[in-house]
Amino acid sequence: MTDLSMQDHGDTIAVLGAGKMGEALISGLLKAGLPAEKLVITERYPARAREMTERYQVRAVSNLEAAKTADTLVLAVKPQDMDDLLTELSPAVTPERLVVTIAAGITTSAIERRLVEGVPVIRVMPNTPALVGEAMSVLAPGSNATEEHLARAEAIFRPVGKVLRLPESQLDAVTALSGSGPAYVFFLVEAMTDAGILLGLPRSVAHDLIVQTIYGSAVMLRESGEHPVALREAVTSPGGTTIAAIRELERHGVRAALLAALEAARDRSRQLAGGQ
Ligand SMILES: NC(=O)C1=CN([C@@H]2O[C@H](COP(=O)(O)OP(=O)(O)OC[C@H]3O[C@@H](n4cnc5c(N)ncnc54)[C@H](OP(=O)(O)O)[C@@H]3O)[C@@H](O)[C@H]2O)C=CC1
Ligand SMILES: O=C(O)[C@@H]1CCC=N1
Repeated sequence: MTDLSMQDHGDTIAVLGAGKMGEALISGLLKAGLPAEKLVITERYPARAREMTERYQVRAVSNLEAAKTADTLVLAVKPQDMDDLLTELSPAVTPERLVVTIAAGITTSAIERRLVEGVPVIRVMPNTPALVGEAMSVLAPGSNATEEHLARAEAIFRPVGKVLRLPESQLDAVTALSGSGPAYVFFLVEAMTDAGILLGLPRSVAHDLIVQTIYGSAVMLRESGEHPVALREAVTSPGGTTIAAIRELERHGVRAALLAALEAARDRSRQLAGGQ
């Protein structure tokens, strides 16, 4: 995580749509040291705007004011709300602005078509661990975005985790894998906690055991450089407990279920591009 408190903060950033992901980004940026006066937010409902202002001391403005005043506009509304937002923004967004979209499925070309000629657009797929400085954000430039624009977008997402550049053709797959990924991990925690309860452990104990186990395993994966198969084999003693569990996971098709689940998420991302 980059400490932003000692850096030059030329850009002002507007987060348009401060919902779950918008808030994770705002919170992560402030924790990384970005001064609150460099951030503004927009929200559909005044009550949510007030909540954000009270919680983070960031200013809430209208979409039009954000478009006229902020250097970078981060579009963080649901894909289904993007059309209305672009209708509102399009008269005010000039090529001096950088537009960053984090919406699943919405392509840079679809956004470029709705704005005046030449506006740089970058599509980013972050994830909610931005909240704790551990996001995975993948960036893809649109047709007007230069190296300088990519660097500006990376400067927003690097302080809240890792960043990677990929061609836009891979962003629907990225959305399925790392965009939605935290939900699969939380789902696994929920299911394993239930399993602990089935085996007679108190819920809070089961929860703590599995959270630390997932955390430790993630650190091992990141720091050892070992292949996950090698790490799993090291846990799987001959004739032991782990292989008894793995047999059940294979019998219930967990691997196939994950392949199908991620394909479904990728397909849904593609569908959202068509406004469905
Ligand atoms: N949640 C996640 O983990 C991730 C989400 N994304 C993407 O981020 C975007 C937001 O997702 P998420 O945060 O989950 O959704 P949310 O619904 O929580 O957030 C969107 C927010 O935008 C508000 N909004 C809608 N229209 C406007 C508008 N015209 N002007 C200002 N605010 C508006 C919504 O208000 P209201 O509540 O009234 O609808 C809501 O508060 C989506 O496009 C999603 O694909 C990307 C990566 C991860
Ligand atoms: O569920 C969704 O559509 C969004 C995109 C990636 C994560 N959440």
